[in-house]
Amino acid sequence: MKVILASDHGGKNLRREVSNLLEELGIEFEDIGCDCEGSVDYPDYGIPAAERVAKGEFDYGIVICGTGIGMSISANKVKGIRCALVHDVFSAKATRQHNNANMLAMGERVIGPGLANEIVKHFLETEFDGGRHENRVNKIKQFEEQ
Ligand SMILES: O=C(CO)[C@H](O)[C@H](O)[C@H](O)COP(=O)(O)O
Repeated sequence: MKVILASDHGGKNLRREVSNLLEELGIEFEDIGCDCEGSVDYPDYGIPAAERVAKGEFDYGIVICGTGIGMSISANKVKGIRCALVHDVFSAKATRQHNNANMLAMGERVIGPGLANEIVKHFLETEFDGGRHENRVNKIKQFEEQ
């Protein structure tokens, strides 16, 4: 499994925590920043991360900003991306099982590192259920093709 990790300035502390977790779990990942002291713009990190997931370079993307909202909006503009904004473990599992989400967005100003790490673990270890959910995801894909 390969994961791409990105944040803006509002998410860089939580990104470091998630990066430590991925290392502990032995998961291959690339951290594309930000390497920032000051303020940056979340689309400059969220969109490139999403494009690389959409191209198939990575299985999953994890993007973090202050709320997770800016990153999730940005990532979901990229064709083929289903980025879920998640702040609880139930949704982390459900978005993999039901939506086959390929990106996870979280907000450092919303949750702490303990919960964020649980969310990441459940997101990465949960499989897509397929079946009726596949029909629904296919409708999203068909819409993207129009
Ligand atoms: O996009 C966001 C809000 O949905 C992120 O939380 C950003 O990190 C946030 O807007 C950054 O805010 P700041 O006041 O520039 O630090």
